[in-house]
Amino acid sequence: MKIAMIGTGYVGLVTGTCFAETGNDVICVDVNAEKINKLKDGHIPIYEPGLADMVKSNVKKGNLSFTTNIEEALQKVNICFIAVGTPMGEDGSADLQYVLSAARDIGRYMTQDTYVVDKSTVPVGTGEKVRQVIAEELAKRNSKLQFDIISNPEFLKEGNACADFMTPDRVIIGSEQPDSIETMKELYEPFIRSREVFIIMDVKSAELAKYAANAMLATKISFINEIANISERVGADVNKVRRGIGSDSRIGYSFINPGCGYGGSCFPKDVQALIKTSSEYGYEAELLQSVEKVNYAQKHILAQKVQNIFGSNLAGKTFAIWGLAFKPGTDDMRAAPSIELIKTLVGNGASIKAYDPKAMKIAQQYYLKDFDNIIYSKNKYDALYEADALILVTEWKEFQSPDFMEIKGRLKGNYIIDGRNQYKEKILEKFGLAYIQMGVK
Ligand SMILES: NC(=O)C1=CN([C@@H]2O[C@H](COP(=O)(O)OP(=O)(O)OC[C@H]3O[C@@H](n4cnc5c(N)ncnc54)[C@H](O)[C@@H]3O)[C@@H](O)[C@H]2O)C=CC1
Ligand SMILES: O=C(O)[C@H]1O[C@H](OP(=O)(O)OP(=O)(O)OC[C@H]2O[C@@H](n3ccc(=O)[nH]c3=O)[C@H](O)[C@@H]2O)[C@H](O)[C@@H](O)[C@@H]1O
Repeated sequence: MKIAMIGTGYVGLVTGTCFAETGNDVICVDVNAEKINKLKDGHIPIYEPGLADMVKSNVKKGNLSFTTNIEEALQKVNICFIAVGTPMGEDGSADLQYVLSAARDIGRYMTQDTYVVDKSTVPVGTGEKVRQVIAEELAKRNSKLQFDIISNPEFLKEGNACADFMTPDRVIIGSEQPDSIETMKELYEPFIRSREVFIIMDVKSAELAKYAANAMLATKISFINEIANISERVGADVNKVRRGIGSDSRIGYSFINPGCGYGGSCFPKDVQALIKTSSEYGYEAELLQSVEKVNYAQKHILAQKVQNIFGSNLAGKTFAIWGLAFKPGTDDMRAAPSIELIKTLVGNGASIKAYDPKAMKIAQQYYLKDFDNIIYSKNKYDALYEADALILVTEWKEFQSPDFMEIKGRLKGNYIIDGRNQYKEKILEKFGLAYIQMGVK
C-alpha cells in the first residue's frame, strides 16, 4: 500500500517505519524542516531502541522517504495517516490546530480516493471536524474525490515503541465502513497474532477508548503513589503493600510502581483533556481531577524529601541526579519529574550534577537551558564527586545495580534519595549509605 504519514514525531516516525518494514511504500511528511533534513541525512531525531537501524534499512530498500512537501507526499497515496501533536491548550483541552491543519492539507492536495486515518490522540468529535475540513477543501476545488475518516489510536510506549507497535495488544479501528475496516486489517495483519487483536467500533468510541486507556493507567499510578504516601505515614512499606495487592490477578503488578509522579507527553495532557471534554458535556470528572492533583504533588515529593534532610535553604549544597528523561529508554523530557525537582533545588540555591544516558543533550538545549547551576557528567559515577546526596529520578537499567562502594567513595554526603525504589535498604546500610525511598518511613 502507498501510505503518507503526516507528522514525523515519536508516533509518526515509528508507525511509518514499521509499515515500511512490512513492505508498504511510506512517505513521512513534517512541517519541521530541520527534522526532515536530519532524517534525509540518515540521522534519527529521537532516541528509540531499534528505530535507527529500521529507518536506515527501509530508506535503503526504497520503502521509506521523507519530505516537507505535503503536495508531493500525497501523490498517488490511498492511505493518509494523521500523526501530528495534540498538545495541551491553555485551558487544558487538546489543541487541535495541527490536526485540523493536516486535514486542510489533505483536502487541498489528495489526488485519489483516500482513507484518512487519525492516529493522533484526539477528543471525541474530532473525526467529524476532520471530515468537515477535508470536505470543505475538496468542495473549494470542485473535487469529487471520496474519503473516509478512520480512528486508529496508538498505544505504543516510548522506550519500547517499535516492539509495542510490532506486537500490539490490540488494534482499535474506529469505522463503520466495511471497506475501511478491511483495508486497516490488511495493513495491520503482519503485526497481529490473532484476529481477536482487532477491535472494531465507531469513531467516537475509538477516540474515547484512547483517553480511557491513558486515564486508567494514570489512575493506577496516582493510586499507588497515594498508598505510598499513606504507607510512609503509618509506618508500612509500600513495596510490600504493592506485592500484596499485585498478586491479586484482578489488580496485577503493572503500573503500580510507586515513584515521583508520571510525566511524558501523554498522561498529563490526556488526563487534562479528558477532564475538559467531560466538563464541556456537563460532567465533572472528579476522579480524574484527583489523579492529576495527586500527580502534581508527587512531582514535588523528591524536592520535599531533600529539604526535609538539608533544610529549605540549599545554598552551598550539591546534588547528583541520575536520570533526566521522563522514563527509561527515551531521550524525551516532556513533563519529566526531573524538571520540577531541579527547578526547586536550584531555586533554593543548590548546584546539580546530572547524568542521563540519552537525555542530556535535549536537557541542555531545551528543557533545562535556563539553569546555570547544572554540570552534565560524562558517566554516572562522575556525577557523584563532592555531592551531598544522590537522587535517582529515572530508573535506567545502568542505575539498577551500581557499585555502592564507588558511590560511597565519591559522595561527600551519604544519602541516596530514590524516586523509583530501585535498591534494598539492607544492602545500602552495609556501605554506610542512608536510604530514602518512596512510601517507606
Ligand atoms: N509519544 C507517544 O508515545 C504517543 C503519542 N500519541 C499521540 O500521537 C500524537 C503525536 O505524538 P508525538 O509523535 O509524540 O508528537 P511529536 O511532537 O513527537 O510529533 C508530532 C510531529 O508533527 C509535526 N507536525 C505538526 N503539524 C504538522 C502538519 N500540519 N503537517 C506535518 N507535520 C506536522 C510536528 O512538527 C512534529 O514533528 C499525539 O496526539 C500524541 O498524544 C499516542 C501514543 C503514544
Ligand atoms: O498515549 C501515549 O502517549 C502513551 O502513554 C503511555 O506511554 P508513555 O508515556 O510512553 O510511558 P509509560 O511507560 O506509560 O510511563 C508514563 C509515566 O508513568 C510513570 N510510571 C509508569 C508506571 C508505573 O508503575 N509508575 C510510574 O510512575 C513513568 O515513570 C512515566 O513517567 C502509555 O503507556 C501508552 O500506552 C500510550 O500509548
